[in-house]
Amino acid sequence: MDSIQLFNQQSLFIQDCGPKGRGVITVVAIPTRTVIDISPILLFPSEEYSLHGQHTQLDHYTYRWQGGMALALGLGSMFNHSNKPNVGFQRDFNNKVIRYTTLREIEAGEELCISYGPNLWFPDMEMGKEEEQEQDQRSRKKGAGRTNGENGHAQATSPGTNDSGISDSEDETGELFLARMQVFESDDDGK
Ligand SMILES: C[S@@+](CC[C@H](N)C(=O)[O-])C[C@H]1O[C@@H](n2cnc3c(N)ncnc32)[C@H](O)[C@@H]1O
Repeated sequence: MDSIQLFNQQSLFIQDCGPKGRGVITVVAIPTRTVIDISPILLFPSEEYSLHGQHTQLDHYTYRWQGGMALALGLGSMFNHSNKPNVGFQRDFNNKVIRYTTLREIEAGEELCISYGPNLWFPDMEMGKEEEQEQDQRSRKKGAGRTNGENGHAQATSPGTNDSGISDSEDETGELFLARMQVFESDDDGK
C-alpha cells in the first residue's frame, strides 16, 4: 500500500441541507479537476454485509467495493446525490481510499454532490431544483423573467430499492470522471 496524504480541509463545511439531511458545502470557489478529499474506507465483506450491514443505517452510506461494501470514513459519507454531480469519485481498491475530484468550477456557497447512480432509494430533492435552475438560466438567456412553480420535486426512479447503497455511479460518473482524469493526467505530464 502507498502512503496516502489525507486532507485537512478548512474551506469545506458540513451543513444542514433541509430534506436531504446534512451535506458538504464549500465556502470558497474551487477550480475544476481539484481533488477535494481522499476518504479511507472500512470494508464489510459481502457475507457480513448481507447478514448485518444491509439491514441497518449503513446501507444509506456504503459504496460497492471489491469483495463487499465500503463505508467512506469522513467527508465521503456526507456527499448528497445529484444527477448532475459537481464532484466525481474514484475508488482506489489497492489503497482502500476513495478520491473525490471536482468535475467543473464550483462557486463559493455551492453544495458538493456526487451521483449515486440511477437506482435511488429516496425521492430526489435535487432534481426539481436543478430543473428549476436550468429553466431559470434559459429564461434569463431569452431575456424573459423567471417562471415560478412549474417544477415540483420529482420522485426517485426506484424508491425503496436500496439493495446496493451508493454503488452504481461507476457506470455513469465514474466513466465520465475517468475520461476527464485521463485528459488531466496527460495535461499534467505535458504529453
Ligand atoms: C450518504 S448519505 C448523505 C448524507 C446524509 N444527508 C446525512 O445527513 O447523513 C445518503 C442519504 O442522504 C439523503 N440524500 C442524499 N442525496 C439526496 C437527494 N438528492 N435528495 C434527497 N435525499 C438525499 C438520503 O436520505 C440518503 O439516504
